[in-house]
Amino acid sequence: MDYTFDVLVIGGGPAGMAAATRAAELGARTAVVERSALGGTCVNSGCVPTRVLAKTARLFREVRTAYDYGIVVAEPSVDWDKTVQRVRATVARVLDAKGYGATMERLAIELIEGDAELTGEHTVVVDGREVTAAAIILCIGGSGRRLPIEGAEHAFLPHEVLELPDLPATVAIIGGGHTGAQMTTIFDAMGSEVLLLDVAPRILMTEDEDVADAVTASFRGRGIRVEAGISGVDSIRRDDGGLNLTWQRDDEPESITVDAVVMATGWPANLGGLGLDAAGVRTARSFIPVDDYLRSNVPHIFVAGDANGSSMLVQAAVFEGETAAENAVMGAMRTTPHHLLPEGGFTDPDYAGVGLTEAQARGRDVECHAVTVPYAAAERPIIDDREQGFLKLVIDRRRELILGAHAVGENAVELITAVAAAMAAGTDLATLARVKFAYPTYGAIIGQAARAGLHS
Ligand SMILES: Cc1cc2nc3c(=O)[nH]c(=O)nc-3n(C[C@H](O)[C@H](O)[C@H](O)COP(=O)(O)OP(=O)(O)OC[C@H]3O[C@@H](n4cnc5c(N)ncnc54)[C@H](O)[C@@H]3O)c2cc1C
Ligand SMILES: NC(=O)c1ccc[n+]([C@@H]2O[C@H](COP(=O)([O-])OP(=O)(O)OC[C@H]3O[C@@H](n4cnc5c(N)ncnc54)[C@H](O)[C@@H]3O)[C@@H](O)[C@H]2O)c1
Repeated sequence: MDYTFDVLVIGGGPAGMAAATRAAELGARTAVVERSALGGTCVNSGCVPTRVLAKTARLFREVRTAYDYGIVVAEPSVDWDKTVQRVRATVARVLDAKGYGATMERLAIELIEGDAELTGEHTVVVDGREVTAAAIILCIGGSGRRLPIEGAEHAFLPHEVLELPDLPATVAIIGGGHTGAQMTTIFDAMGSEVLLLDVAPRILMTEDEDVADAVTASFRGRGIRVEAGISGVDSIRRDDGGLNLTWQRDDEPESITVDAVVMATGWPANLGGLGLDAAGVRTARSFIPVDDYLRSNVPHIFVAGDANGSSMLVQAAVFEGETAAENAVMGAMRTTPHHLLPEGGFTDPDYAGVGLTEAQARGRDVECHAVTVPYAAAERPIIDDREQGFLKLVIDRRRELILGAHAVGENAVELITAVAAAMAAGTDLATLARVKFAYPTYGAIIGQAARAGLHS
C-alpha cells in the first residue's frame, strides 16, 4: 500500500520530536502532528516554566538572606506580571535554542498543525485533512487531572498557574507529587501561605522515604502546613472570603478558606478525541500500555513518552521516542529499559534520586547497606550556609555495587546526576571512593559517601 508517510508522529513534545528526528535520520518520510506548540508540556507549560519559577523562588531566598553577607537590600516583594513575563520570555529563548524549525527543514520532516484523530489502523485525520502512514508513533503526552468534586472548576491546574491574576496570599495545593511539591516551594518563597494536601501517607511517594521526610520537615520548618494521609477532598465552594475547601481526615471534615486552589493530582494521557477505538488501540488506567518494544496492541502503532504511563520524565520520553522510531523504521528489536533514571524536583531544598530506594533494595536483600552523609559534614554547604540535607548511597551487601543514590539539599539534582553517570559506567564503590573531587564542591560529598560506604 502507498502511504502518505512512512512514519507519522502525533505530538511534538520531547518524545515526538525525538521520534520524528530519529525516523527522518533513518530515511523515513516523516511528519509530526501538533495541535498546540512544538516542545510540548516540557518546554511550554511544565519543566521550563516551573524551573524559571524555582529560580525566582531561589532569588527571593537569596535576597532575603543577603544581609547575612553584609549586603543591604530592601524587603523583596513580587511583581507577578513581571514574573510571568520572565517565564514566557525564557520559554521563547529555550524554543529558539531547540531550533525545531531548522531540524525539520534539514530532515524534511513535515509539520501538520492541528488535532489528530485516528480513523483507522493507518489513517489519521487532522482538521479535515486525511493522511496515512505505515507506522504511527503516539507521543500525545498527558494533562493535569481535575478531581471529580463539587467546585473543581474553581481550582487551577498546574499549567494554568501563570494565569493567576495575582499572587494569592493563601493557597491550597492538592497533591504532593513532583508538581505539587514544586508549586509549594514557589508559592511559599514568594510569600503565600501554603497548605499542601495529599491522600497518600506522605508526600513524594516515589522518592526514598528519608528524602520525602526531609522535604516535609523542611516545608513544615518554614511554616508550610503539610497534611498527608487525608481521606479525600470533598468540595471547593466560593464564599465571601475566597474559596472554601473541605476535606476529610479519619472521616472528620476539615476546611479552610484560601485565595486559590491548585490541583496537582495526576497526569492521565491525552486520550480524548484521539479515536483509539477506530484504530483498535486498547487503553488501561488512562494510559496506552506498550510491550518492551513500545508497541501498543496494534503492532505498527507505537507509544512513547508520558502517554504509555511508564516513566513520566523528559529523559525517558526522549529515549523512548528515539527507540520507537528505530523500531518503527527498522523492525521491532530495540528496548529501552529505564534501569537508571535520575530524577528530582526543584523545591527548597532540592531532592533527587536514582536507582533503588533503600526500602526497595532491602526488599530484595535485607543485608544491603545504606550510608548517609549529612551536608553539614562537608565544607561547601557550610561555606554556602546550606547545611540542611544529605546524600544517601544504597550499596549491595559486599559493598561493591551502588544500587541507588538519594539526596536532599542544595544542588541535589546535580549531585544525583553525577552518581547516575558513575552507576551507568559500572563504577564500583571502591573506585568511586578514589575519585578526586574538586574542592570545595557539593560533588565532594559523593566521594565522602563512597568512602563512608566502604567502611560502614
Ligand atoms: C509542572 C511540570 C513540571 C515538570 N518538570 C519536569 C522536570 O523538571 N523534569 C522532567 O524530566 N520532567 C518534568 N515534567 C514532566 C515532563 O514535562 C514530561 O515527562 C514530558 O513533557 C513528556 O513528554 P511527551 O513528549 O511524552 O509529552 P508532552 O510534552 O506532553 O507533549 C505531548 C504533545 O502532544 C500534543 N498532542 C496531544 N494530543 C494531540 C493530538 N490528538 N493531536 C495533535 N497533538 C497532540 C500536545 O499538544 C503536546 O504538545 C514536568 C511536568 C509538569 C506538568
Ligand atoms: N521535576 C520533575 O521531574 C517533575 C515535575 C513535575 C512532574 N513530573 C512528572 O509528571 C508526572 C505528574 O506529576 P504530578 O505531581 O502532577 O502527579 P503525580 O501522579 O506524580 O502525583 C499526584 C499526587 O496527588 C495525590 N492525589 C491524588 N488524588 C488525590 C486527592 N483526591 N486528594 C489529594 N491528593 C491526591 C497523589 O497521592 C500523588 O501524591 C509525574 O509522573 C512526574 O514524574 C516530573
